[in-house]
Amino acid sequence: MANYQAGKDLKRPLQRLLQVLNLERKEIGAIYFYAILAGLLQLAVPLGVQAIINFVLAGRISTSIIVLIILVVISVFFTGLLQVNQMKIIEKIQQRIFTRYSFEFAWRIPRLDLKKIDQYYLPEFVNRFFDTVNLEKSLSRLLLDIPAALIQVLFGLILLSLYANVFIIFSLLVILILFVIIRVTYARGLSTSLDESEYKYEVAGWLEEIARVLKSFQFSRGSSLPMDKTDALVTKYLHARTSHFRILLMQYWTLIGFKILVTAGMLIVGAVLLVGNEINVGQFAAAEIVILLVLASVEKLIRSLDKIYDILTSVEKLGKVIDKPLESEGTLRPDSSANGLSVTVNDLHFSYNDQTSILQQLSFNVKQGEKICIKGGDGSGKSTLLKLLTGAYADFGGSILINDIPIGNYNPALLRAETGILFHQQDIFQGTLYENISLGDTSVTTSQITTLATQLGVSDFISSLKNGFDTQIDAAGKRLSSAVIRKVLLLRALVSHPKLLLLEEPWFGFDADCREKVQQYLLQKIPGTTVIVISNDDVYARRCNRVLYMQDGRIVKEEQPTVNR
Ligand SMILES: Nc1ncnc2c1ncn2[C@@H]1O[C@H](COP(=O)(O)OP(=O)(O)OP(=O)(O)O)[C@@H](O)[C@H]1O
Repeated sequence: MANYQAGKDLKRPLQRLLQVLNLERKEIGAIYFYAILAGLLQLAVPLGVQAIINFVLAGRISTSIIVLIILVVISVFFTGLLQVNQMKIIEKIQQRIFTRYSFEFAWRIPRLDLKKIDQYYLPEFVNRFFDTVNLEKSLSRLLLDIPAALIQVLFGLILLSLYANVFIIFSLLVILILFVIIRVTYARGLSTSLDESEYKYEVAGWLEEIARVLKSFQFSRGSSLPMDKTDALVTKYLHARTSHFRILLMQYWTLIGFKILVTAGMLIVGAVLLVGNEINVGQFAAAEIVILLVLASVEKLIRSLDKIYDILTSVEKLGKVIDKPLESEGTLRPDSSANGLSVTVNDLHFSYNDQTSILQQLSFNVKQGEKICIKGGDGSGKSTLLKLLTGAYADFGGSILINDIPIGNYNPALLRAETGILFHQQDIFQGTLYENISLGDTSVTTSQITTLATQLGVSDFISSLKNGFDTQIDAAGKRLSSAVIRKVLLLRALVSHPKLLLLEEPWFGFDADCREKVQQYLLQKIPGTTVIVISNDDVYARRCNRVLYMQDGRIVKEEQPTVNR
């Protein structure tokens, strides 16, 4: 479990926040400009009151008072108008934050370096996106309250200092106390806020996990595990939250003490100055109003600390996803003139976690248009090898060449556009059947898909769907049979006629007729395409150009069956 006590961890959220604010610097500048104007206008109230009192005391009740009252009221109106303008800017900033993070996530997730994110369950990890909403809300409070409060404190203190020198000491005291409160509580407040958020995501992640494996728990007849684990996680969350709340309480108590001290101090000072005739009654009343304004602003600043913790926590959580490294990208495009792509693997080594070696000393060569079958027992490394051929993992030893060029030199998007990939772990997503097959490639037509589906013997399921290609498929294909899901995945892999096919038992779960058609398609209908299939199906293996046998991450045997397709 993360513990954010370390100093360097606490600096990072601040840097992230500054980056976010930097993107909005123009708007924030405008907010401060409005806040300064509003701050000045707000001083019109105490100054107006002072003037009115002086007029009254001098027995000069005249039209000047009416003019003054009108001026004060107008200033209140303009202050409101400025605040509305601030709100408009903040709304724009909020919309931009949501949009920016949405696109940032959507752009980054498909490009993540698979090896670096191997230990995360991504759907849970992406929950951190919800922190955009926290960020928006807290930032708006912060941008509205903090500039207004800071400017009010500043102008208020300047005005007070003009009344009497003793108020200068008061001003410095206010600034010092504010600084001390923030300095003393910041680190602890932020670290407890980060801990609280971490446990919140753990609880959410666990609830999602219960929902994901709903059937397992439902069929286990009264397993107490969902409740027990929830209890443990919620307890941790509550502890973290209580620690954070303690910091907030401490800040509020300090504030209350501070307010009592200042109120008493100022009344006494004001009264002494009044009695000593150093200020008049009007000035005394105005000074007290300013003091109240300053106190209200100081209170706002202290209360905003909570929001600052929320913001810093949000940017840190969002940053956790955004920081994840992306795949390294080359620039080359695979040769589009050739029908198939050749694959050369030399002395390939690979491990997922730098401890256990999964693939070792692998060397083989696949010519353009060759049909290869990879056989081997459970855990022998077949899928890992295929994943490496897709370019999904970059840090391997040895070399992988596609058309005699190192795989890392290709642009992954362009390479994968020429590669048809089908793994057992792939999934279908919420969208139409057409979207699930074409993956957004609009050059893929429905008649192309239908022709291919007929060739593969899998067209029945398309015609059985009431809305055909427009049928909405649920997330993870919830209401579809596993065979239909695999048919969709197979069509997706083959429909753009890629030059290299990397397939994990593509007929898995199909009936004998379909299986035969798929095998015939791969072996006979696309002669130029290079096809590498993981399968322990002997019938298929015998019909391939070559069979590679894997064991413990090595190729232990290579066979060239007598071709009988
Ligand atoms: N993401 C991963 N992180 C760590 N180890 C992994 C990961 N994926 C696979 N392995 C390990 O790598 C080894 C090879 O797995 P791989 O899936 O490549 O074998 P396989 O021959 O395809 O097996 P199967 O036919 O059972 O899928 C196994 O020991 C497996 O536990």
